[in-house]
Amino acid sequence: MIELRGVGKVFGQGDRQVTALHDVSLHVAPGEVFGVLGRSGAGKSTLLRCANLLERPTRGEVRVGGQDLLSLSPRELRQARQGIGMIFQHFNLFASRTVEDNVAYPLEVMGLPREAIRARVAELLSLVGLTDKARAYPAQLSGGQKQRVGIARALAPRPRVLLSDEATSALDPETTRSVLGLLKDLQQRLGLTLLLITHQLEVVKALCGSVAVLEGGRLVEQGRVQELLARPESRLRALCFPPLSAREEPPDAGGQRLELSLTDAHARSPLISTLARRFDVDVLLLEGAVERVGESRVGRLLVELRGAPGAVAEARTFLRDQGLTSGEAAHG
Ligand SMILES: Nc1ncnc2c1ncn2[C@@H]1O[C@H](COP(=O)(O)OP(=O)(O)OP(=O)(O)O)[C@@H](O)[C@H]1O
Repeated sequence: MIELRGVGKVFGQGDRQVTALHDVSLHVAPGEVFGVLGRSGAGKSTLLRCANLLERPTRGEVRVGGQDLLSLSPRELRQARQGIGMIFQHFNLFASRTVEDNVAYPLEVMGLPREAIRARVAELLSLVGLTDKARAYPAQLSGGQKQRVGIARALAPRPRVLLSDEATSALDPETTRSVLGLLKDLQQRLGLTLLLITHQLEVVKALCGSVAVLEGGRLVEQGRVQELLARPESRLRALCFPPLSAREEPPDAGGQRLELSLTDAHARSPLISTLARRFDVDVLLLEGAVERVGESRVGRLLVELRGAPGAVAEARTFLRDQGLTSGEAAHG
């Protein structure tokens, strides 16, 4: 649905040149939620703006819905953009227009009749839960409500693709969760293809099926979120699970420390009680976390096994056979 091939972007000229993107290629399948994760300055906004040609790449190809955007005339491009909605970190609402007039704006530009606009706006405001705010002005709304208006406006022309430029970065954690929930719901209900950029891992965990990690204008990793999290050496996993500080501390006498990597299947099984019952070992949870990613859970835990040496050895073998450890003790 969205395909970037060998996209490069250089800003400025001569010795003032900044290369914001180097040879970026990615493919977002229809109906997929694809996140681009990166720090400030990594080139995320530039990449997103290249996907609808708000920024023209210096090189490479941009295809959306099979159309080569770079080959379109200005008029054709305007038409193609109606199929590509966009939402912004700072909402970009018209302060002097009411909520309903903000949502109506793209439909007015398209030249729809007034009655059709009125009906569509009512439908959109109901979709984002803002029917009672139709006559309010942006200044009278909370950040979350403003973003809901931004989402309704982006969806007004019935786009098949939605681009999200740090849509929740200006919101508090609770509002972020509610806006992410709305986006997920709309994406599923409308079958949208969603390309989003973010510096928030939480957004990737809550929404994305696939992710690319952007560093210094280069995609250094991309793939299915679940698969990357299952790979011990992936950047995504390192971002999700920072280093364990207790790893280097010596264990109790006779104890053995192990780092466990939990997949969804592990997280759903009664792991600790199985160890205790079957091998007669005690299990201390020292550090780590189990995180929810989409509908699944993944985790990394540092545990210490205590008990008779034979029992601890058997428990370790069991954990290794279950794919929970690489077989290597963190310590002990
Ligand atoms: N219009 C421009 N002119 C010159 N340089 C630019 C322009 N836009 C972006 N850049 C540069 O390109 C690089 C990538 O910027 P970009 O805004 O895409 O990063 P980002 O990952 O979105 O960062 P942030 O999250 O801080 O917005 C930066 O070095 C930035 O200074």
